[in-house]
Amino acid sequence: MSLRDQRFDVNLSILFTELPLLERPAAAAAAGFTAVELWWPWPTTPTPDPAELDALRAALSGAGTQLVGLNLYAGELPGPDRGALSVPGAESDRFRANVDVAADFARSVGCTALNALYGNRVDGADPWEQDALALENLTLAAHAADRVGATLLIEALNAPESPRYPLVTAASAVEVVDRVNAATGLGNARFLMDLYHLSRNGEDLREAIDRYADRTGHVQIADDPGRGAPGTGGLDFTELLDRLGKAGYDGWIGLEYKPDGPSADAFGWLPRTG
Ligand SMILES: O=C(O)C(=O)CO
Repeated sequence: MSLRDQRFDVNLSILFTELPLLERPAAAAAAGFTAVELWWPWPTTPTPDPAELDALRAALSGAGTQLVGLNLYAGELPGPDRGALSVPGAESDRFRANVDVAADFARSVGCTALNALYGNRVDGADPWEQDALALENLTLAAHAADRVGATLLIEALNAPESPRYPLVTAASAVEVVDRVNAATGLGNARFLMDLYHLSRNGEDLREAIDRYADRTGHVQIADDPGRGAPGTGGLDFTELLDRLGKAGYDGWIGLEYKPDGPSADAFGWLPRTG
């Protein structure tokens, strides 16, 4: 499958962040995109005022953009937090409070993928207990996702940038996917294959694609090193995305990279805009 045949969406939590949240969907549309994704837009507020959700809904539909991926509440991203669901106490409570709010919002805008970041290891907490809490919270999230017809995504991050995040290989994230599906019987948990994070971990991307494409519900890309646009680092996206297509993946590919200037100028590498 050539780059021209892929379905790309723009991550509006890393691109177009020079604009206020509500102006980003229109900016993505002006750059030629009809699909966008978001990290949970209110990092300190798992249950925002409904007016804020209404305003985001209106911004998405007013721009003619489809939300194709939404992170559940994950604390402050990209740091210091890396998710909340395995963090005992207030963070886990915030995640739980967010699950139905995010799922209902997703349903209201036709978004069918919810990404659940696992969370950092915490000093003084037993890793086994954190994993048990994570399974409990992911089970809740999988049921909420199922209620709104969505997939629950589980993502591996990279160890150099997320040293306390326990899922830093494709295999470890897929193992959690399997555990959640076994616990719920729903089969709606899927792997979020972020090629930047896997590459940063030194993982063999070709092998990861061949092995896990059929368990993958969403893909995100950035070049490595640097987390910039394709072409700014060393990854061969023509080959990698072709391989993904040949391995059977035909879902969205989220552009989750840092622009090195105005975001509108960060898409020259795409054949359709280049
Ligand atoms: O925080 C990150 O780096 C992510 O990829 C979140 O989805």
